[in-house]
Amino acid sequence: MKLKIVGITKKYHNLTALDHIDLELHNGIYGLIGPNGAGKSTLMRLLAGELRPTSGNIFWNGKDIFKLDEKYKRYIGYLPQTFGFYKEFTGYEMLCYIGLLKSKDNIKKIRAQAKQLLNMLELSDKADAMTGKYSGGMKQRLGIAQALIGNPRILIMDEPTAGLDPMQRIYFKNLLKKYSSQKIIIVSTHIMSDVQELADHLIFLKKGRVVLDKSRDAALEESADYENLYMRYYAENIPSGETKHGIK
Ligand SMILES: Nc1ncnc2c1ncn2[C@@H]1O[C@H](COP(=O)(O)OP(=O)(O)OP(=O)(O)O)[C@@H](O)[C@H]1O
Repeated sequence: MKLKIVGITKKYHNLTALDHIDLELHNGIYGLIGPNGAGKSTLMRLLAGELRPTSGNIFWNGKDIFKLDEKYKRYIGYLPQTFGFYKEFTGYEMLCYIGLLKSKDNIKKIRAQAKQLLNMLELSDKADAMTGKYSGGMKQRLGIAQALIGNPRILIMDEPTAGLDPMQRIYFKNLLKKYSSQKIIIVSTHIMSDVQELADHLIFLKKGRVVLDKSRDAALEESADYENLYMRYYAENIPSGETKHGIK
């Protein structure tokens, strides 16, 4: 399984959000790092097939994703940065609904998977509560569940740990690790500790360009630790007076 990004540029009017991006992604967990405005969400929306590039191509196993269109979207589990659920749906109903839209499985299988995911994300006791009454963290966990339903080959998660408490973060990281040998997983964040120990591969974006694209081990050979590595590429983004220990 291979996702290949060739010469992707995305412009919003005069602003170049992504500038000639080339990447090749295989099974495993990719940490997509960059400060605010680096282009992470834009790249993720392109990979999810939600946005069209200004130029360049994305190939899934050799096929242009924009020609595959709906067929490609079935392979995708996408957690956007912001999303809304139907407020009157329960968590369980919402998951079943998204599962039906995304997968070819029959309703019985989708129901079983929805229950399993609610359980995995510790939402079983809220399964029958309306999503409009969910807390921010609960919504985020339901968002993770909807990305996982249908067993997608590619998981694209935009700041997935936002709103999770420390225990849930650990739990979530372990969950992703479980899937990492079978899926291409891309996780964006500007918090280095989120990708520490999680990502097999690091991609650093800076002003719409890839400035680092290496396995975690190769990247760490460049620097003493993750904070140092971040400093090397983004020092000018750190407000003056802040110590390296101030970096999250
Ligand atoms: N729909 C849009 N219209 C115009 N400009 C946009 C749009 N979406 C993003 N941008 C701009 O493109 C650039 C990249 O934005 P993007 O959201 O991809 O960055 P990001 O790395 O995800 O940032 P953050 O960490 O803040 O989420 C920014 O300058 C942003 O203002």
